[in-house]
Amino acid sequence: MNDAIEVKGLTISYGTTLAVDQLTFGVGFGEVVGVLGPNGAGKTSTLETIEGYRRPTQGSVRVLGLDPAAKQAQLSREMGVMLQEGGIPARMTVKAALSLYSRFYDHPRSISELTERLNLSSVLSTPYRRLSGGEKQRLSLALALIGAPRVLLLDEPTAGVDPEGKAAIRELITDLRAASVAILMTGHELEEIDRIVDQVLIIDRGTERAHGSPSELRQAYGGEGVEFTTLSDVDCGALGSRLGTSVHSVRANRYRVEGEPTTEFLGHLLQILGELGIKAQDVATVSPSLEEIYLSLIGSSEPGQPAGIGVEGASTQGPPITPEDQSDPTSKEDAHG
Ligand SMILES: Nc1ncnc2c1ncn2[C@@H]1O[C@H](COP(=O)(O)OP(=O)(O)OP(=O)(O)O)[C@@H](O)[C@H]1O
Repeated sequence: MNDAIEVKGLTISYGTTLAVDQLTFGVGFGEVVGVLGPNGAGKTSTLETIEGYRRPTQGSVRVLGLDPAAKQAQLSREMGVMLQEGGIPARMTVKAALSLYSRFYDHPRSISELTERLNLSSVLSTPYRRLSGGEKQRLSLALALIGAPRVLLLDEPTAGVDPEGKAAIRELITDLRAASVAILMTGHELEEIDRIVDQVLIIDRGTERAHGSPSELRQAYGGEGVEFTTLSDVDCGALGSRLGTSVHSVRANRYRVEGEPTTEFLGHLLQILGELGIKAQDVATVSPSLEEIYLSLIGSSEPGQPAGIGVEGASTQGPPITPEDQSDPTSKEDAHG
């Protein structure tokens, strides 16, 4: 079967502003895909098009094989959408909101099971406006899940949630993936996203900058390697040419050899070091985090430019990741149902 979500050559313009430029990606059943990018990158525009709120200027979007703009009502029964703010009336209690949303569906999930899983059982009678930020997030996720959707769109699901809540959400997403739900999410908490997603799509100014599994990105954008310390200086050029890769100094007497740190790679390195009479200590493999890859890509000036990555350089490049601007959620409040 085709992907649950298929985006092909998606282009979205607002007048002369090109918000999304030729994006192509898919989300399979039982797959979690994270769309990452700085403010204004085009994430919301992409999500809203998948939700059916906006038509592509060019290209196509299909959800469960259907055009979401034309079949929004039909798809809303199969697609759960978690927005940053749920658009829930301030005085409505958690239980009332869940009961109301569950009536939209023929086979809703059990409210008690969902609230138990998302640590909401103790606030069932609490009005929405009295909930903490993390509780609002977890309620919003519960509302997205109440209809047992096959496709789930999550806009920053773990933002503002405490570590316990994050663990509960992560566990739930793992179970949903095992139950073949297709999940598309955005977010800025890259460590969390690294732990959850199968595929990452990094966009900037509407353009794809990287696409692949976190481990593919680690390989594609370099940054993996082995570091070691020596008692004396090492000729990086000479060692690099023996190894067929680049070697550079990380700090005094600490060196970094680029390459995927496999057992063979490590064995070869130790053999060459021995042949050169270099005594290596504190040998350690290094791997960039998703955050370092992201900052390396987004930090480079022009879209489409190849971006190198080194652990030290990557962590100092690029703008800080800031929370997304909150778009007006009230215009999309019926997205849950
Ligand atoms: N309705 C609109 N009219 C004109 N320009 C728009 C409109 N909506 C979005 N844009 C512009 O399109 C670009 C992409 O915006 P979008 O909201 O999709 O980005 P985003 O990645 O979701 O950003 P953020 O992280 O800040 O929410 C931005 O330059 C934005 O100013």
